Amino acid sequence: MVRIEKPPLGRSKAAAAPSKSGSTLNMTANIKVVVRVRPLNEREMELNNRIIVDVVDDKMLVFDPKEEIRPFYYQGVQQPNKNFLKRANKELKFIFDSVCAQSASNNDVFEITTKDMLSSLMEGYNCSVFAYGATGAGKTHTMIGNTEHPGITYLTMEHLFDILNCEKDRELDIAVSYIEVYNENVYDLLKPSSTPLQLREDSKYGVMVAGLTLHKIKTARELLNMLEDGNKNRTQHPTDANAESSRSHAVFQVYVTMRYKTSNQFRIVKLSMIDLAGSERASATGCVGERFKEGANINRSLLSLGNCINKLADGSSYIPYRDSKLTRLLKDSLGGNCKTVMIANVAPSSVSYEDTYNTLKYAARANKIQLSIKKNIVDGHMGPSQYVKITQELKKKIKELEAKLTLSTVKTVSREPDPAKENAKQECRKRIQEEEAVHGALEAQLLELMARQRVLSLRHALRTRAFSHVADLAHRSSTEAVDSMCTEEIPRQERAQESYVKQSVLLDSKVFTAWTRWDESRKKLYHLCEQALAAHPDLDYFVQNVHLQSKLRQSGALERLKQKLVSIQNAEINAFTEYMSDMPRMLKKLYLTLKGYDKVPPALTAEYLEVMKKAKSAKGITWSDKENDTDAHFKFITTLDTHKPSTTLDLTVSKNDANATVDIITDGEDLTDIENKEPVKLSAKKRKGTPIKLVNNETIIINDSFEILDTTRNINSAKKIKREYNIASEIENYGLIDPKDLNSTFVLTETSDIKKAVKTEVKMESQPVKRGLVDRTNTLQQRPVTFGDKARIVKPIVGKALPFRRMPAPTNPTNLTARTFGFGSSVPRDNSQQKNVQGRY
Ligand SMILES: Nc1ncnc2c1ncn2[C@@H]1O[C@H](COP(=O)(O)OP(=O)(O)OP(=O)(O)O)[C@@H](O)[C@H]1O
Repeated sequence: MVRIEKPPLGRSKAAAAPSKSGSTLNMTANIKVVVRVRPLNEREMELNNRIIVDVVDDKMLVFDPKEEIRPFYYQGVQQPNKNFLKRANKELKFIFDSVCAQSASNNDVFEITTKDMLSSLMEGYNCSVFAYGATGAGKTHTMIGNTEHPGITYLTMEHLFDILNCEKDRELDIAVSYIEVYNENVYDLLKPSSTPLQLREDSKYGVMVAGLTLHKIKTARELLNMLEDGNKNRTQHPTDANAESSRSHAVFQVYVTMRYKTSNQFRIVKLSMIDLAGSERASATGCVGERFKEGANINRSLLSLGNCINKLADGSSYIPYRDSKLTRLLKDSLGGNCKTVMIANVAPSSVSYEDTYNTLKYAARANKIQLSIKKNIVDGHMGPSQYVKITQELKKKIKELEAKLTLSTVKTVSREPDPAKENAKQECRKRIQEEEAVHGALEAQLLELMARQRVLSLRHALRTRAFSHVADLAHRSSTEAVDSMCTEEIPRQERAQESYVKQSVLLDSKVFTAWTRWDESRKKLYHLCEQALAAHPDLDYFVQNVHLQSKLRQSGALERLKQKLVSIQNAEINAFTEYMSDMPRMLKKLYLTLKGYDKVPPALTAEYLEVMKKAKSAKGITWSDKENDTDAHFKFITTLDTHKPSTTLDLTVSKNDANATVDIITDGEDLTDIENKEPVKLSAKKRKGTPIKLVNNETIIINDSFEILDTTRNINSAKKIKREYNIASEIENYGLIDPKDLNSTFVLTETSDIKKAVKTEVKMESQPVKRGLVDRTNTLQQRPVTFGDKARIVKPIVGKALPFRRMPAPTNPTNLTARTFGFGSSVPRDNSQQKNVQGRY
């Protein structure tokens, strides 16, 4: 028996732990994961529970397989099987390095786990095998077994002794230790003591157990007795799941010292065989009190083992070995210099459903671990004769290497490059580089021009959109606004449009010229590269690099362009958001002013409420310009396609349209009433709200409280009006008018016959014609602004909250138009329509 207190000296020192020095070989290997399914025990058989593990073959198993459902007959008819209470089967397929079915013996498990491992051990690798699983899953049976069925610890050692007996070149020493980790304390099972042993970490020898005794053994039988003795000292307590439940982790370690007879080198390898405590759930074992505390400690250490496994599987650089005694002990049995086999023991009965599932998941995770392992070779002290022998061998080796070197020098000389060819290659390189420089400059110029083209196009699109918006607002608001629109904004917009066209044409021609020159130089460069590759295939990297430079330039330019476009659009969005936030407030004031005069037609109320509802719900609004997603033009401006130069000019403004104008159709129907009616006298009753003094000294109260508005009444009145007019179906026949728009604004579209009639009617009235305003229809957004369409301004009256004198009722049916329709509708401008509608009214 050898007792190790400190790192021992000389051979025995090395025997305490494998050395990290002198490593000659590194290799990576997975943790080998073997799943063993134990047979049903008597209790499980009595319960006749479902089998939840189906071993498909020696590598695959299915957890919670689909059950065969027996047909159920009622009065001779097979009934549909609908067991709603039954949980669906997981039917999870797991593939491991090996799967041992219920029928597998300990010997079978040994054959596929540690037997092969021993040859690695004898080659100088640390090895370890550990059994993991819930309590009663068969870990101890697998690792220790019994006299009838010895476990793999015994079988491995037996085989190891067989190997040792066949050894001729090496002297081998075997020493073993057997320890348990119970409640986060380490105890020597072969030298029982109530005082726990301390773990020490040594930079040279790794983790060591201070005060641990090592026992030299010569035969496997000695070992069996030792294991038996040790197991008697192991902490065991009966639990619900296992009458002899091991409540500690048992670590059996074998140190093999191999001394080479010829070289005096020696290796120390360690084989660890670990029977872990059960990974049970407390509820499954029915543990309380002290047992519960044990269980908690077991689970804690297994949890930290799981964490280490997970981190190793993830390739993490920090592995939390220090979290528990168990992981500290197993440090070099998991991620360190070690070959590892994990045996995951599972029970097949549905009673252990959760535990089996958890063990399989744990095992699957462990399968991913990559270990970097190395042989442990330590140089020992050599005698003079050995030195002489080695020196001779080394001299021989040096001579061989010198000979090889001479040979390779000769070959190198003979392979010396042909200077003429080298010069030609250099020349090729030079010409390509020169052409590349020219091409690069042309490309940069082209990309710059294209980017300017895109920016110009975007700015113009935004300007046009803003203008159409302003125009729309102007003719909704006041005569003055429309006048100012016609005298200032439209000419300005026309000038901007002209300037845009000029700039675009200029840029387009510049782009085209630049592109032609760029394309020529591209072809030239391409040709040069092809020639160079044909003559010097080894220039392929150089040529690839040339092509990459161009790609890099293009993506850089595109990136800069996108940033520019985004910044322009952001500025636009900010301005628009600010403007939009003022609108509902203003609209509310306007509406309430009208309401104060009792001049709000129900249709307007309904529309107002609808708008305010939208404004209210638009708190978290994101101002997305959906059109841009689908707008081909927008897609075009956000790309730089050097293969095909294109124009940014909006070709929808065709030559034919040059003199066309756009209709401007203003509101006026219900509001004409407002204009003509006498103001309604305000009731004496004091109303809540903000008083506003009118020009004629009248005071109206603006009820600022949105909620106080009687929405039901207003909406109902709006509905009533719709019903009364009941023109929807009539108008629908034209395929142009959306009935829901009838009480709101305009429904004309470009292709409308009605519109043509409107134009006719416009001319009849010989109203002033302005150029440049947009068609104010509900489809305003979808229609591009075109200039030059014939426009008609009908005097706008919205925005005048002052009471006007009532005008005599018009006699001409044409002039009745304004009264006939709800607020904002321009439909009745068609004479024929008017008659129809008026008849109903
Ligand atoms: N493959 C098997 N063949 C026959 N019996 C088995 C097998 N595996 C386990 N058993 C029996 O099942 C019972 C529980 O097994 P074992 O003690 O090995 O479980 P364990 O996982 O070590 O439990 P614990 O963690 O509580 O110690 C024992 O009686 C054992 O003999």
